[in-house]
This record gives sequence, structure tokens and C-alpha cells, in this order.
Amino acid sequence: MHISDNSCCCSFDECKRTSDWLLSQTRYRPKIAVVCGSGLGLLAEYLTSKQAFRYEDIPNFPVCTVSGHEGRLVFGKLNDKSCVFMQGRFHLYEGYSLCKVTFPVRVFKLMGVETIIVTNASGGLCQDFKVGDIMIIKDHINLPGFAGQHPLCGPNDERFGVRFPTMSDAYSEDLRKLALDISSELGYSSFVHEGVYCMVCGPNFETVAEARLLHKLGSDTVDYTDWT
Ligand SMILES: O=P(O)(O)O[C@@H]1C[C@H](O)[C@@H](CO)O1
Ligand SMILES: Nc1nc2[nH]cnc2c(=O)[nH]1
Repeated sequence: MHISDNSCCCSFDECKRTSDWLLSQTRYRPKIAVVCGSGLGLLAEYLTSKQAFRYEDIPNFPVCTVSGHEGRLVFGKLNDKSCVFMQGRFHLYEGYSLCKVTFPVRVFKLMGVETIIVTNASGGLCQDFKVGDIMIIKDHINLPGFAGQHPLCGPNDERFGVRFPTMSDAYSEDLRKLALDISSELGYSSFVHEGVYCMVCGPNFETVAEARLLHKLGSDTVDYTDWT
């Protein structure tokens, strides 16, 4: 059988090189990573004792080309817990391969990160949502994945994970409940919802017909980004 040479540009060794470099440059050993979407880079300012690296200074790291994405990896403490925040992420529409787009997630895993919180600015499809509302992702539809654009396609390196990962519980029920409980305690329930997120490639926003279709398919929001 012929297998074409379509090897991943972000091999285990490349990810390890970046992870080792970061671990050699910081005393932080974060178990939690937060990806800050458009307009949310300021979240990293809540960290204390910050140590920041510009993406262009990190071996192998892609750089941000989208405005509103600063392009820094910020380590620090939040409530005495070590965390790492991505101030800016990478999108398929910038021309990056899915391998590169998801590269930081693999690096985080090799650094010992166990929990990732992803945030983004997305388009609301659910009629009940208002501009500025927050949706906690309970499930997703990976539309490009249906069409063969999937970061896990290609040879699988078991050191990252299994060949056929289960996706029926992709978003931690405990963390979602915690987020909803805290929202309620803060009096935010009127604008914090749970829902289904749909990934598309972008960069155009949806036509009205596409938005209707995605909503009918069960999506509450749509965006180009949460590969990272
Ligand atoms: O990184 P996020 O998902 O926040 O960015 C979204 C997608 C585009 O880059 C941009 C469009 O407004 O927001
Ligand atoms: N696909 C998509 N992505 C977005 N990101 C922010 N708003 C939108 C939107 O309306 N559609």
C-alpha cells in the first residue's frame, strides 16, 4: 500500500523542543492554559508575577497576523495557581496548516498542562442570544472535520494520544457546572448560557442562508477558531 509523505510539520520532537525550551526559560509549571480570543487578551492582566514571551522569540511557534491578537505567551499566578495564557491564537484562514494552528495545544500537553480553557469572539445563531452574551461550550460541530480538514488526520503518534479519541465528553461537565454556578452567584445568569459551538474555516462571515442552516443543524454559535 502506498502512503503519501504528508508528514506533520509539528512532530513530537518539534513540540518537545519548544516545550523543553519554555520549561528551561520559566520556573512556572502550569497545569492550566487559557487561550484568549479576540478582544480577550486583557484576561492575562489578571495574572500576578507575570513572565511573558513574544511568539516570535519561541522556537517553532507561529506568529499572529490578526489584529487584536497580541502574540504573547504569558505565565503567572491566578489565585496562587500557575497558569499560562495565550494572548492571541492562530487561524486556518491566516494560511497556517491545522498542524501549526494546533501546535500550542500539543506543546502545552508536553509541558504538563491538564486543563485548557478556550475563549473566542463568535457569531450568535441562537435567537435568545444578544450581542455581548457569553456562551459556555457544551459540545461542538467540527464542520471542516466532516470535509477532511482535521488536525488528527495523518500518522498518529501515541505519545500525544490515541488514534480514535472519544468526543462524547469533550467539554468537562464539572468545569461547565462550576462556570454556570459562579455566573449565577455573580448575578450574570441572564447573559451566560450553555450551547453548541460550530467551527467553520472562514474568513468570510456566514450568509443568512448558511447561518440558518448551521442553526438548524444544532449550533448556537459559529466561529473559525477553537482548534486552539
Ligand atoms: O480568535 P477568535 O475566535 O476570537 O477570533 C474571531 C475569528 C476572527 O479572527 C475574528 C473575527 O472577528 O474573531
Ligand atoms: N464564522 C464566524 N466567526 C465569527 N467570529 C466572530 N463573529 C463571527 C461570525 O459571525 N461568524
